[in-house]
Amino acid sequence: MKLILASASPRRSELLAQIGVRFNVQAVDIDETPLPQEEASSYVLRMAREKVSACVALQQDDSSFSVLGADTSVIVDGEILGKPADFTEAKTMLLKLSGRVHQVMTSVCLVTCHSGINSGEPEINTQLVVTDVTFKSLSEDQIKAYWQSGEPQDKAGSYGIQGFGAVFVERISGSYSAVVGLPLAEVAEMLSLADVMVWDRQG
Ligand SMILES: Cc1cn([C@H]2C[C@H](O)[C@@H](COP(=O)(O)OP(=O)(O)OP(=O)(O)O)O2)c(=O)[nH]c1=O
Repeated sequence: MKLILASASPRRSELLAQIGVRFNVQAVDIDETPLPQEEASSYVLRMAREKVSACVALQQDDSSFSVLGADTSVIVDGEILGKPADFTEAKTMLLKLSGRVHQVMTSVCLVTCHSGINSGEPEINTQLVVTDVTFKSLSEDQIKAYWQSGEPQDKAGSYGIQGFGAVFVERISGSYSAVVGLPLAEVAEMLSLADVMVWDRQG
């Protein structure tokens, strides 16, 4: 089955390639503003679904295909932290995370559209993976230096566990790959069910 990754995130492409999946990338741009009073888990699931729907709508191919999309948000005290707009926002986020546990929620949505006379309705599979991350206490100087490294700018919660941000992380409980952007164990299962080849199912 042909796979399209509906994502502009270089991390998501790298993670998917890591498990031997072949795919094309077609990023979409959607409004990522949470609805008033929207629960974090509902928001994260809605984002993944909307990224996939927008990408499915762009397809003009007659053959069957699957589209994979995901969303990662950092949650602290029920508040959804997305990507920071500027240094002030990043500093506010990182001070909220300093010295405590927060959740990283990553949702994944896979939609498979079949072609031909027996095509039927698209198959939709959605999952949410929640990981607890414990940060050590951060100083304002550290936060400033971290911002200047350029790493926080395009990342939910203003940090990257896979980069310099690793020095802030004392402990994680859950899925490391989900924190980086794609929960690989869950994604591999979803892809196999949709007949997309993953390295451990070949041959
Ligand atoms: C917490 C954390 C997030 N991130 C990244 C993963 C996501 O790319 C980003 C969260 O923003 P998302 O909106 O989930 O993704 P994106 O805008 O980068 O890409 P797209 O919507 O096109 O798929 O933060 C890390 O790389 N490392 C981390 O430790």
